[in-house]
Amino acid sequence: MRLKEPGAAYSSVHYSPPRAGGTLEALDLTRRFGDRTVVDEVSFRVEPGQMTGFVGANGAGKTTIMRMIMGVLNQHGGTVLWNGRPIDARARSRFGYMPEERGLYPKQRIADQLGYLGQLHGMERSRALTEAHRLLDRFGLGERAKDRLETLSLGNQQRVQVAAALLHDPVALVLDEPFSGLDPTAVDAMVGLLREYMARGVPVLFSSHQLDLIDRLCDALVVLDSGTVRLAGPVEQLRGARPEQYRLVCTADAGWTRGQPGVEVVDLDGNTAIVTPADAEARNQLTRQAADRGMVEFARLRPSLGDLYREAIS
Ligand SMILES: Nc1ncnc2c1ncn2[C@@H]1O[C@H](COP(=O)(O)OP(=O)(O)OP(=O)(O)O)[C@@H](O)[C@H]1O
Repeated sequence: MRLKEPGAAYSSVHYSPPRAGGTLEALDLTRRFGDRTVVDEVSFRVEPGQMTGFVGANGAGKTTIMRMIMGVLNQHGGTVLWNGRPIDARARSRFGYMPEERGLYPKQRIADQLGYLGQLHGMERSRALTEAHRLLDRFGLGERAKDRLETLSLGNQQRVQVAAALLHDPVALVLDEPFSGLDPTAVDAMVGLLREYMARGVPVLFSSHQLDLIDRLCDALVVLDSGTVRLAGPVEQLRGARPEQYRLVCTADAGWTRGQPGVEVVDLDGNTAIVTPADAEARNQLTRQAADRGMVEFARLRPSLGDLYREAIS
């Protein structure tokens, strides 16, 4: 039976045994184009087995940094470290990279070029082909292996590009917008696959403009703005560092909160106020006042990564 695309069923093929990954680190990376500095002393870490989301507006410098990490673009300052040492070509050859420009040939047959790519990474052709078929099966594209890439839908071409990055059992993954253009089923399939690599200690750095996806997937976040890091670290730490926010709902207008000592009113809409008390005393005083005004709800708000991102770049 020929599988339909997209959203075809995904087979669950078992993975090879665990293999150690490592820590990837950018240290003061700097890059200029002409006299314009587009990446300015950027530092961050991608921990083993963690998924780190790389976000920033168009032109913030994400692709340029990924290219420097992969050595396809020279840096003008700073270093890329792999397990604490300056990275070299040998270490990079064990990375899986999905470049922005993708890089597979539209007119070539899928299995042929995956086999060739595997050979470029030092794999025996037969092993590369076996691995290619396993990954294509995993993405529901097993029956398309002999087709030319250009005959697939864009989303399915994207899955093949990801398969190309995973082919040689990489120790780290650097993926430039791997989820763009994928339907929700394909996103879930790819996330499931990436998690298997992470379970083996593989660090994953991926860029995306989809903040909801980043919120759902990431252990850590790097927010880039005009070539500089505005926010970086484990997601829970970043959330915890933010001032506590509460939603207060009363039966009557909540405008009175504006006059409360030690309380910043972030937003006010009729009976509802979003507030940040300066400390526990201010919070207790606020709830006492609210109790006398028909308090319906007083709940701590968990900031989304979208909130953190917007605050970081504002
Ligand atoms: N080869 C180049 N020559 C000149 N300028 C470049 C070159 N490559 C990138 N730039 C510039 O460097 C800046 C960063 O670009 P980059 O592609 O890294 O951003 P990005 O964050 O990946 O953006 P996007 O989200 O749109 O992919 C941009 O201003 C871009 O125009």
